[in-house]
Formats: sequence, C-alpha cells, structure tokens
Amino acid sequence: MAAAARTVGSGVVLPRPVTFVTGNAKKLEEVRAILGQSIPFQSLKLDLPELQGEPEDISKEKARIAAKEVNGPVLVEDTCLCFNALKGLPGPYIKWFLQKIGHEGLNNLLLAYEDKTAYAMCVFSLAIGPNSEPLTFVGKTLGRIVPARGPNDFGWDPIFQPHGYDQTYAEMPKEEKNKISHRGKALELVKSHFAEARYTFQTETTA
Ligand SMILES: O=P(O)(O)OP(=O)(O)OP(=O)(O)OC[C@H]1O[C@@H](n2cnc3c(O)ncnc32)[C@H](O)[C@@H]1O
Ligand SMILES: [Mg+2]
Repeated sequence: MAAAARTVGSGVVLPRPVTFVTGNAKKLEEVRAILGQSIPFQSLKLDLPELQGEPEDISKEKARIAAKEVNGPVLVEDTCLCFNALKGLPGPYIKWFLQKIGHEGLNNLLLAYEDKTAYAMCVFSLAIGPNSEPLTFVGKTLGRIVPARGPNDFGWDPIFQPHGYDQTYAEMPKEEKNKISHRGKALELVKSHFAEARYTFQTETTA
C-alpha cells in the first residue's frame, strides 16, 4: 500500500515517523545526538548511490530514492567539503578523494595555493512520501584545511579547523562540534521546519 502523507486540519499526518537513511554510522551518531527527542525518527542503514551534480540536487535525489525504498517519509543528507582555492571541489566527491588520497593527499591538493580556506556543508532532504518533492535544509561551517590532528574516527574531521577555533573538528569534544558544525546548523533548520509544519503521525488506531 502506498504510504501517502495526508493533510488534516492545520497539520500534515505522516503514515509513520521519519526514517533517517544513511550508510554512515558516524553521521547517525551525530544526528541522534543533535536531534535528541526533538523529532521522532527511526534509522535505516542503506548505502544510497553516490550521485553526481550540484549538492542540493544530489541530496534531493537521494531522498527520492530513499523514499521509494522505505515507502514512507525519509530524511537523508549529503555532505560536501569544499576548498575555496579549488572553486568548491572536492565538494560532493570528498568521499572518494578521502578514500583514495587520505588526509595528507587532501592537504597536498592545496600545496600550490596560499588559500587553505574551506567550508563543510551538509544538505538534508526531507521527503514526506515516495511521490513528494523533497525539501532541503543547508548548513555550512567555514574553516581551513590543516595537517591532520586529533582522533581519526570520522572522515575528514582531523583536517578541518573551523574559523575561530584552534582545534580541528576531530580534537573538539563531540558536543562542541555538534553545536557549530555544518550538520548541527542544517538540523536546526530541520527542527524549525518540524515545529512549523506540526506533523503528526498516524497510529494503528487511526489507520
Ligand atoms: O550513506 P550516506 O549518508 O551517503 O553516507 P556517506 O558516508 O556515503 O556520506 P556522503 O555520501 O555524504 O559523503 C561524505 C563523505 O564525508 C565524510 N563526512 C561526512 N560528514 C562528516 C563530518 O561531519 N566530519 C568528517 N567527515 C564527514 C563521510 O565519511 C564521507 O566520506
Ligand atoms: Mg554517500
């Protein structure tokens, strides 16, 4: 049966809580910590295709694919790390760059440039059903690329030092990163959207 969202009174009734779809356990950990109890959600570990294009389009397409898989409301995100000297690259392709050339290689990409500034960007997309146009929420944090410092347990955290801080993301306590991070900022917008949209969830008895 198709899981469609309905409008009742002033609010939208979702067939079930939103599913956050990601193949990345560390993202999920941060999303859980940042959202807390503010938005009821479940998670599904699924490796969605690595798409090409502009960050918002990639994120929206991920949401469309995920909503079809789940047949219900989904939240997904795509993360970019953009080097200003390289006009925003690696951007959405950071996953492959990191896998192939690592932290040192990423620093080396900027050797020829004085400008080491970069920004981390997260684009969340919410699709309230398999046939709904996804909404996007963007969070950006400015910083610069530095030789790796700190624990190596999440992606490029050791080489990203946010502006105004003398620690890399990896060196910061998790709560501190979540307060200022690209993901934290985007999720603040997601939270505001949920507060405004006043979604309610269909229960067994109202089905
Ligand atoms: O299943 P999805 O959600 O797509 O998870 P993914 O790991 O494939 O993630 P992306 O496609 O968004 O690629 C982003 C890359 O950046 C890494 N990354 C994402 N958020 C990060 C963060 O906050 N700090 C450091 N690295 C991060 C992540 O591990 C990937 O290598
Ligand atoms: Mg991915």
